[in-house]
Amino acid sequence: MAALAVLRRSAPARLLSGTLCVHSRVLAPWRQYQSNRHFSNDKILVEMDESTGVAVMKMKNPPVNGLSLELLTEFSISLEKLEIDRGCRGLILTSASPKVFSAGLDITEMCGKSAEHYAAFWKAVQEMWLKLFGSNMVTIAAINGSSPAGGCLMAMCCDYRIMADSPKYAIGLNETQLGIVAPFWFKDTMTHTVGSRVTEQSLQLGQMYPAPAALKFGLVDQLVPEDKVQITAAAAMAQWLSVPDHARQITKPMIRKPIVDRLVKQREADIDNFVSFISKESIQKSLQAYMDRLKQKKQ
Ligand SMILES: CCCCCCCCC/C=C/C(=O)SCCNC(=O)CCNC(=O)[C@H](O)C(C)(C)COP(=O)(O)OP(=O)(O)OC[C@H]1O[C@@H](n2cnc3c(N)ncnc32)[C@H](O)[C@@H]1OP(=O)(O)O
Repeated sequence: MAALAVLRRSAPARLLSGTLCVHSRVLAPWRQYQSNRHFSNDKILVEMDESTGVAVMKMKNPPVNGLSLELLTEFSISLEKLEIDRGCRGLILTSASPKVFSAGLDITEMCGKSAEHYAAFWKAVQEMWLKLFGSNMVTIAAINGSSPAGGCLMAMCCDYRIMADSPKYAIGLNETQLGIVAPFWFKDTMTHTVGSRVTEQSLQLGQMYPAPAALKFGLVDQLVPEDKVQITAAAAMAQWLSVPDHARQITKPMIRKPIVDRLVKQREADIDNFVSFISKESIQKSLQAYMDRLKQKKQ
C-alpha cells in the first residue's frame, strides 16, 4: 500500500516546512489568517490546523452517520488528500452528529440492490479500511457517541481511541446480531486491538459494550466526559506528535503491514465473497427484519 510503503513525512522535510512556516509567519503576517484550512464535501468536513499539522475530520451523514457509498468515497478521497499533504501529521476522526459516532455500514446499501452495487459498495468499504488502518499519520478516534459495527471498525483502525464516558453509548462488532458475519479483516482489526480471546467471544456474540466496559478490556483507551472528547483528543495528539515522525512511521507498519497485506492479496476474492453472501435470500431477509426492528424501536 502506498501509504505504508512510502515514508513521505521525513523528519528533514518536516523540519524544513516548519522552518518555512515560522519564517513566513514572521515575514508575512497575513499567512496567520490561513493557518486554518477547511475543505468539505457533502458527508465529510475537514478542518486542518496548519500550525499544529492536525486535521479534524467530521463525518456528517445524519441522523446516524451510516457509512453509505457516498460517505465512504468522500472519506477515502479526503484521507488521501491529507495523506499527501506534507503539512498534515495527525488526524482526529469524529462525528458531526451528537450521540452517534457512526452506526456502521448503511444497511440500505446492502438491501435490495444489484450485484454491481454490492461490489462497488464493498470495494469502498475495503478502501476506507486500507487507507485508515494503513495511514502514515497519527490517527485518533474521538468517539462522541455510539459506534456499532463499521463505526467500531473505523475507531479500531485509529492509533488511539477516546470515548465519551456514558453507559448510553456502546461500541462493538455486532454483525452476528444482524445475521451477517464480520469478514476476516474486521476480525483481524479487532484481534490487533484487543487480542484473540476477547475477539472470539465478541464476534460470536455480536457483543456491544457500553463505554465503561469497552475501556476495561482496551477496546477504547480513555473515557472522558462528553464535552471533553475533542480537547482530550487534541492533547493526546500533541503527545503522539512529540515522537519524531520518521521513527514512528517505521514502527507502525511493522505491526500493521502484514494485516493490510492479507486483504490486499485477496481483495477481489473478498468482494466476490461479500456479493454472493449478501445476495442470498436468507441474508436479505435477516437484514430486512433487522431494519424493521430498528424502526419499531421508535414506536
Ligand atoms: C463471510 C463474510 C462476508 C461479508 C458479510 C457481510 C459483512 C457486513 C459487515 C457489516 C458491517 C456493518 O457495519 S452493519 C451495520 C450494523 N449497524 C447497526 O447495527 C446499527 C444499528 N443502529 C443502532 O443501533 C442505532 O440506530 C444507533 C446507532 C445506536 C442510534 O440510535 P438512535 O436511537 O439515535 O437512532 P435510531 O432511531 O435507531 O435510528 C435513526 C434512523 O437511522 C436508521 N439507521 C440506524 N442505523 C442504521 C444503519 N446502520 N444503516 C441504515 N440505517 C440505519 C434507523 O432505522 C432510523 O431510521 P428512521 O426510522 O427511518 O428514522
